Amino acid sequence: MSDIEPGKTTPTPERHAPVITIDGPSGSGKGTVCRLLAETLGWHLLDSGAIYRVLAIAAMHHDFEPSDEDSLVALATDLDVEFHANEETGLTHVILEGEDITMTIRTEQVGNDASKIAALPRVREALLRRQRGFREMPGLVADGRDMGTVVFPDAEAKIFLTASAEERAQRRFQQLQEKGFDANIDELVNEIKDRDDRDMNRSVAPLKPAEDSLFLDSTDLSIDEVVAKVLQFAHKKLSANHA
Ligand SMILES: Nc1ncnc2c1ncn2[C@@H]1O[C@H](COP(=O)(O)OP(=O)(O)O)[C@@H](O)[C@H]1O
Ligand SMILES: Nc1ccn([C@H]2C[C@H](O)[C@@H](COP(=O)(O)OP(=O)(O)O)O2)c(=O)n1
Repeated sequence: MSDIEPGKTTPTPERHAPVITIDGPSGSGKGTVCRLLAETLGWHLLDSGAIYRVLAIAAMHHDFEPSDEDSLVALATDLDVEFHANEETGLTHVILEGEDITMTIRTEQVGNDASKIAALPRVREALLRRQRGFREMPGLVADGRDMGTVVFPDAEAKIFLTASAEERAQRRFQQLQEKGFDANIDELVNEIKDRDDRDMNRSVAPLKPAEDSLFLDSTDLSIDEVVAKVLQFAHKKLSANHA
């Protein structure tokens, strides 16, 4: 039986640490909100998309096709990656096989390649244990597509964060420009829609709201407003759990 079915987690000591999950499509604000939440609460942070992005780059380094599932599973199982938080810059540095790929992993090309690789069931399974290993005291904020549905189905508070495709493309456009990358708004809207389609319609762990999640549309909300709503919801859920 596959380890990736909802509700089938193996009990481990880490299970006792509380988890807040934020799932949603590209550009909805997950990364920004999760980082602020983890800072505010003093909790650990899992950027699961970064793991899929790193795998996409590793596959490119090794000349593997995105469809070569056997090679990608072997690569995912032994992925030599480290995440180092730098408190001065506020960046989490990503080191793959000794090389700093912090900037490279954020391009749209790598995001699209990651989305293709992420559709392969056995690749997702190979990455499950690594993701669950982030669950440590005092708690974890987990950012992704299937955090609340598959990786942490027993999470204390689950949020599904979204925004219109046009708003998300506009945010991404600004973000890429600020980082000095070239970007074209029409291409970004199309890429975002293609990626939504692939992530929502794959056979395993598709992007969808967990049944018990808070659905939050951030199209007309500021970052601070989203963080405040998530914190209010999480506090309510966490205190109900400890009552
Ligand atoms: N509610 C919001 N309003 C305006 N801009 C936002 C909002 N949330 C996030 N952003 C900006 O949008 C961009 C994409 O956000 P990010 O957190 O990377 O999204 P995701 O992780 O969901 O892809 C960032 O530049 C971020 O500052
Ligand atoms: N838990 C996750 C996280 C990401 N993925 C896949 C699907 C996404 O399109 C890519 C890239 O994810 P990432 O969260 O880094 O992308 P965005 O920052 O939202 O643009 O990886 C996934 O399938 N499951």
